Amino acid sequence: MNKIQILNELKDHQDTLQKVIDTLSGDIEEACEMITSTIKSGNKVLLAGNGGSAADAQHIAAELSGRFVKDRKPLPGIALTVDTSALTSIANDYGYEHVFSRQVEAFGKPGDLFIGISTSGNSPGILAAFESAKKLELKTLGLSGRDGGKMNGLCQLNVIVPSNITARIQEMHILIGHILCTAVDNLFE
Ligand SMILES: O=C(CO)[C@@H](O)[C@H](O)[C@H](O)[C@H](O)COP(=O)(O)O
Ligand SMILES: [Zn+2]
Repeated sequence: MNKIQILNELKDHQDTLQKVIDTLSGDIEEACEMITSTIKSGNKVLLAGNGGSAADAQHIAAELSGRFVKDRKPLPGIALTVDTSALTSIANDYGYEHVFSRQVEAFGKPGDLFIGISTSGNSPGILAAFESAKKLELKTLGLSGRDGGKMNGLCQLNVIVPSNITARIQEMHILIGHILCTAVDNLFE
């Protein structure tokens, strides 16, 4: 990796961020409203994703139950990616596609928010989880990329990062995740 290649990566990130600034602020505002209304009504936030997006789901959940910036009360954010016994038994007995949907059905209550993170918008486990969340009257927020994939038809709001590069999309997802956490922090003194 030479310096030119490194600068190209950094520039690509910068260009993607500029596109997000130009096109996504309205959607991000709407996403902030979805998470703050969930917390205000005493409901919880469930999150899921695969690979790097699983890490994003856990990262955002931890900002809620632990803390983000403010020293405020712990908040109910749960990543559905962390219980290896649940993940392996559901995958083993029902198929990997069900690992998140079955947990949504186990834990989700009407008024909760399910956040599904998928750069392609097409990961079957995330699509199935959106279907379950919708059936159980959870609010549904997608973080995706490319053309938004099949998530377009399955969630109330699909925030589509305008890029076809998985890494760039993930970098914008965690930035958007941190904006959601700022919105939540702003609810408190
Ligand atoms: O982190 C990365 C790539 O940056 C990978 O682990 C990536 O998340 C995995 O390939 C995922 O399975 C991709 O799934 P998705 O984003 O299309 O839902
Ligand atoms: Zn990655």
